[in-house]
Amino acid sequence: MTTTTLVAAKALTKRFGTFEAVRGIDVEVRRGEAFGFLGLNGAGKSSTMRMVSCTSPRTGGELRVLGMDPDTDGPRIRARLGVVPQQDNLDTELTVRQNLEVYGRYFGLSRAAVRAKAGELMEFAQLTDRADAEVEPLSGGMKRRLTIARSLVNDPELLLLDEPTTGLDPQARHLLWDRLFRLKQAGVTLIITTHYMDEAEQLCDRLVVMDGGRIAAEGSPAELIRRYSTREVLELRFPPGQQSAAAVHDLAERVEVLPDRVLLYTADGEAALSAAHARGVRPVSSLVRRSSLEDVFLRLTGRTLVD
Ligand SMILES: Nc1ncnc2c1ncn2[C@@H]1O[C@H](COP(=O)(O)OP(=O)(O)OP(=O)(O)O)[C@@H](O)[C@H]1O
Repeated sequence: MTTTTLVAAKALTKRFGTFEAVRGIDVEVRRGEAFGFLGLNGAGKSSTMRMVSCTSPRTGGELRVLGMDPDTDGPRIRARLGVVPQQDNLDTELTVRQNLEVYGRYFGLSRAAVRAKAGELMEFAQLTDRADAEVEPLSGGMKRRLTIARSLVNDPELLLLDEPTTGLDPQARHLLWDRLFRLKQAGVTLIITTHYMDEAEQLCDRLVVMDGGRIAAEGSPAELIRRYSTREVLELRFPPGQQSAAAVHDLAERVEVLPDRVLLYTADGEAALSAAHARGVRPVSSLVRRSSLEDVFLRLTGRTLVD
């Protein structure tokens, strides 16, 4: 492990009784990158995050975080981490400012330092005008931003975010992504779990696709798309019960039949569409688009991320 490696896992395993939630994964997260775990619910993302955040011991394999072993150096590692859990765990009866100040005190900051830090973090989280408001009535997006602000109280080198935007509306998600970009620019290393492929594409320099506790593939979003998909995808929808993959199966490198549409993987979607029309295929609608991580995920796991 080099000094630029912040997290190194080898054959990392988590068992609950006889059930293996994480089945021997190898992962390396480097300083300054935004690294993602992409997978459906139950893939083992949170279990992995909890081992990295030193809140759940591993049951097998090796794990180093910031060069130390979570089994023996948990407190020293945690002091240099920021953790944003899947569920906000703010003190809802305290104000925005108090939430930050109380947390800062846990890290042993002086009263004056905590005050200054809280001001800076409220600015960052765009919550300054809510400083003295109680947390309970805040919107979901504001609570998330406050949870992230709170996780930054100790100036962490590594920030772990477990499904940071689940349950937020599109506007709140974009605002949050913008904040995470800023952190990245400021040199904070990010590890993000998500089941949103657009989030992974937007935020992650590198990611692993997790499925059933295993890593199915690893790379940058662009690399994964190049490796596991074609340049374009033609989506065809047919009247209920009439869709026929057989009629178009030879018009693309690969054809996927989903319950609601047929996907043709090809370098040239328009050409495939013309060819389909020429042989009398009459979809209700058609769409040519660029390949996305969604397509990579479907190829690797046989499942779609969005139902
Ligand atoms: N404490 C536990 N005891 C028993 N089984 C668990 C425990 N925690 C997680 N699991 C199981 O391990 C598997 C992986 O869960 P995990 O939470 O890591 O998945 P995930 O990819 O993060 O999904 P989610 O988004 O739902 O958290 C699931 O099948 C889950 O039911």
